Amino acid sequence: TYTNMRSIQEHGEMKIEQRIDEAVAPLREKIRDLEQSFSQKYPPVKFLSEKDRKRILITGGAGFVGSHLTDKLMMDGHEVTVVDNFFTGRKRNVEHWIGHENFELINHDVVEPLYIEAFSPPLVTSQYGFCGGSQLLANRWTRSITWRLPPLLPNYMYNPIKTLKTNTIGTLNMLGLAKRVGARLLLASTSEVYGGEGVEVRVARIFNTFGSRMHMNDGRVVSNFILQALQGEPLTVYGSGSQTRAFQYVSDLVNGLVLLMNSNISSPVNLGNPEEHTILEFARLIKSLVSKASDRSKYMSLSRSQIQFLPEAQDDPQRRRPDIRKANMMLGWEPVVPLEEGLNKTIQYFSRELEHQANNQYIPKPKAARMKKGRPRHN
Ligand SMILES: O=C(O)[C@H]1O[C@H](OP(=O)(O)OP(=O)(O)OC[C@H]2O[C@@H](n3ccc(=O)[nH]c3=O)[C@H](O)[C@@H]2O)[C@H](O)[C@@H](O)[C@@H]1O
Repeated sequence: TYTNMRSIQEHGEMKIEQRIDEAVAPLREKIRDLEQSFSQKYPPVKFLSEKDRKRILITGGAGFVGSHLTDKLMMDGHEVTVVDNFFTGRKRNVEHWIGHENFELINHDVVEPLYIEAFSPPLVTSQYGFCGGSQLLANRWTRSITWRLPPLLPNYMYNPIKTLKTNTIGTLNMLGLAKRVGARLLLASTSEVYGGEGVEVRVARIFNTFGSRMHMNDGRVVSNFILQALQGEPLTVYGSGSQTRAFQYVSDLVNGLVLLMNSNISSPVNLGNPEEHTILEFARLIKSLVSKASDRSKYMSLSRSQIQFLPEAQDDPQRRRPDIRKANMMLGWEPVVPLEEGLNKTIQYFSRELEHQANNQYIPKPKAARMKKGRPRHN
């Protein structure tokens, strides 16, 4: 009987153990799954030294092309921040990077400003041991920012106004961010811009140009200085006059335009004269050319003009000089009219124009810095 009781008891214990095992098995499986998901393997990422590692922002980075770009840049070893409003982008497209130390995902609509530099320092500090805040961050941001156009056809037709806003305000916001952090911006445009009308287009980027038939009231520097010098008025230099420009004579431009029109280049081509001078140099040169011309002319009086320094014009580019290698290589074009020759022709033109004026006088009114403010600039 004792042996019988023992065997009944052991049997019972075995049964209980079996039940426990049965109950625990699914839990063990769950734990295994969880462990696996924690030790998730990311796609292989190259190691880049701090010097070579770029910090890259990709708007629309959870979309079709953007997510592939994200993959490439992550695998190349860069730090990638994806910004997406998930209108058409999907988390699924980038989920394999979530949690990776080089990866950030931000749910944000670029139509709203993105002050990413403001909240980034702690983020950078905690992950990479950086300190020093925005200064250091700005240095680390120098590299690139990518910006993608919005979605596929049915999506952008679905809400055209939103599409317009994303392209305009969104681009503006990204330009602002790039400017603030000193980054390079890549605008991913689209072949759609060429349209479907089969129109042959040529695009000339015209740099500062002067010559006869300029309006007296043009307000640009060459016409202003010539008219002022011809009438013994002070030459109005905005700012210190150390800003530079490169001026082409109008006949050179026209030759370039004709060559471009006859070419098959449909991308933009710079047309300008790369000979660069400071505005002060222009002022002195024009003054001396007008003096020489007046020696030879019975109409002109010797230029007694002084140089008058006025406040700097708002947003005045400090330097501008065209790179005309493309026009040179593809059109065989380069400017041929020397600056002095072009200026002399223009001086002749304006002095004759003055004779036609009611009182033989036209004094250009210098634009005060305040008046230049808000003037649309497209360069
Ligand atoms: O002709 C052009 O291609 C360009 O002319 C102007 O551009 P900007 O380079 O400012 O031309 P100007 O107004 O002639 O000024 C040239 C420089 O001379 C200075 N300036 C102008 C006039 C003046 O009386 N005094 C003077 O010092 C300006 O501040 C500027 O630094 C327009 O703003 C551009 O949009 C246009 O593309």
